[in-house]
Amino acid sequence: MTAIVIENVWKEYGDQVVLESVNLSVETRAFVALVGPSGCGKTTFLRMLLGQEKPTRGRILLDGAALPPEPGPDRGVVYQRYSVFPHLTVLGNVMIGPELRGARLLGRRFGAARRALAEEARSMLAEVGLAGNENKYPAQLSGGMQQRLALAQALMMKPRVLLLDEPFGALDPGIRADIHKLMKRLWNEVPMTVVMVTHDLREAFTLATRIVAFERLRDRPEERLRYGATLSRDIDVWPPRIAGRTTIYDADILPGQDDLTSLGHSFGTTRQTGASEHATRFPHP
Ligand SMILES: Nc1ncnc2c1ncn2[C@@H]1O[C@H](COP(=O)(O)OP(=O)(O)OP(=O)(O)O)[C@@H](O)[C@H]1O
Repeated sequence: MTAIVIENVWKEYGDQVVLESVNLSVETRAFVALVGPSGCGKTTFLRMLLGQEKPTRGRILLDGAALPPEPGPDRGVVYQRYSVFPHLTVLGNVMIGPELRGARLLGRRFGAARRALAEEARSMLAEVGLAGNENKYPAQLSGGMQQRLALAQALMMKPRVLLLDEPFGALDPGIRADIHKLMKRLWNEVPMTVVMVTHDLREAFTLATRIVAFERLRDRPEERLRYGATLSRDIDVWPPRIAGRTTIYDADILPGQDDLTSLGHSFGTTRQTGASEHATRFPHP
């Protein structure tokens, strides 16, 4: 089944065309990495999937229906920073989403309902390796722990689609490797489709089932405003990664296995994007 369909989507801000004629179908439970040079519109694209921005033209379907006009619990998001609430404890951060949603529908939760939610929040925290930190505040956590908390917060809402905007970009390499393992495990276990913006191709190949590149194909100074970026590469990672079915390339998340990721690199097969072939280059300032 197809989770997300993007049909001829354009995004313009005033006179500036940021994205043009983007077409993309993302299968349910895919993990798509979105790469491309700085400023090509990756975050803008993610914000459209979230419902924070509207396409100027074209449409976006989620499970066959028009994308709801507002961000909703069906779509979770984790940013590079500042995804969590600094004034709430770790436990409070994980409970706040369901509490707010519940309050809208049923009023505040009390007694048994609140205890059940706290229990669920605690097991989610254990899931992301944060057991024992429930009463701390985000400022008392390391960067890696804060991103684990942000993931737990997003996953508590059981989103159908998880949107990640360079969520691991600010982490040290060792912590990044750990959180990659966690992310792989969560994607295998939780029924969700993931779209992740990253500047790091290695990270893209480590995590994704598919790598999609945006690129501005016309980039002379006089063309910069009139033409936007579009999909220039679409690569299926090989060997195929299928949610729930771990391969030797994911041996680092199999119980009782040593870290075997250094065994091999993944290579990809290119899908037809409709765009002319361009060398893949993703400079970062
Ligand atoms: N709200 C806005 N109003 C006007 N222009 C915007 C707005 N949001 C983004 N832009 C412009 O859209 C372009 C794409 O920005 P965007 O942040 O999506 O790029 P990006 O690929 O995510 O960049 P980076 O990799 O550096 O994060 C930029 O030129 C930016 O200035």
